[in-house]
Amino acid sequence: MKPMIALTKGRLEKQFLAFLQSKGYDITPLIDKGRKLQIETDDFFAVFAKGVDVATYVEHGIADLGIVGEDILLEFEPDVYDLLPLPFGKCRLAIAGEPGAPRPFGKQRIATKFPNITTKYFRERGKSVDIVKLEGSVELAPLMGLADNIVDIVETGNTLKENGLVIKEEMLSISARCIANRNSLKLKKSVLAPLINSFRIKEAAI
Ligand SMILES: Nc1ncnc2c1ncn2[C@@H]1O[C@H](COP(=O)(O)OP(=O)(O)OP(=O)(O)O)[C@@H](O)[C@H]1O
Ligand SMILES: O=P(O)(O)OC[C@H]1O[C@H](OP(=O)(O)OP(=O)(O)O)[C@H](O)[C@@H]1O
Repeated sequence: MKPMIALTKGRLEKQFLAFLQSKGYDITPLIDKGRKLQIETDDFFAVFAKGVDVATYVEHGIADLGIVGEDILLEFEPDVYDLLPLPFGKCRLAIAGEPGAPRPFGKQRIATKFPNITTKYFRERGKSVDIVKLEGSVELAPLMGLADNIVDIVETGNTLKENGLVIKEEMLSISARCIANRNSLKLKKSVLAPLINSFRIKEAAI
């Protein structure tokens, strides 16, 4: 039985396909998939979903493995095995805002797609903040007066720059991760091992 992998659609999808190709896998069925969400390759079955749903499919054991951004794992804390880092999807989480903006008098208001990461980060530093949850275009929030600062992903820094914002504090570096269902890892080890080991950068094989 081939392994079942849940893949994050969009940005990580393209980078993962390039990674697979570099490892010698035939990715033709994945490239030619059109709007299909379930694909079979010579080596595995793949399903395509949004990042947080990838974690859900893996947590429930529907998918054995998942390819997901570390930000999703930190924000939603799914009950999955975080197997290994992958050499793509590299970016960082940062606090950003308008340069020279005065410190707010009371609690700082932060706009973000990541309320849990943000709350935890500030709490660990003895600070309490008000969170405004957004789903995208987070950089707009300080410009529109919705928040004092933002917590968001920064890759090239172009989005910040083109909107006149600057990094105030680097929080953490993140990358794509390969996650696994806990039972799959125990029960299907021989089926999963070749795939997992081919994804490894330096760590020892399972
Ligand atoms: N600018 C970026 N550069 C590199 N990696 C990024 C960037 N933005 C997001 N990522 C990583 O890629 C993953 C998927 O991001 P992507 O933007 O494709 O999906 P999303 O954040 O769910 O947005 P959407 O709602 O548009 O699908 C994120 O979880 C994160 O780990
Ligand atoms: O540093 P950069 O290379 O400019 O990348 C960072 C941007 O990319 C992501 O947004 P995305 O493109 O996913 O759009 P979104 O606003 O819909 O979240 C992220 O939320 C930043 O806005």
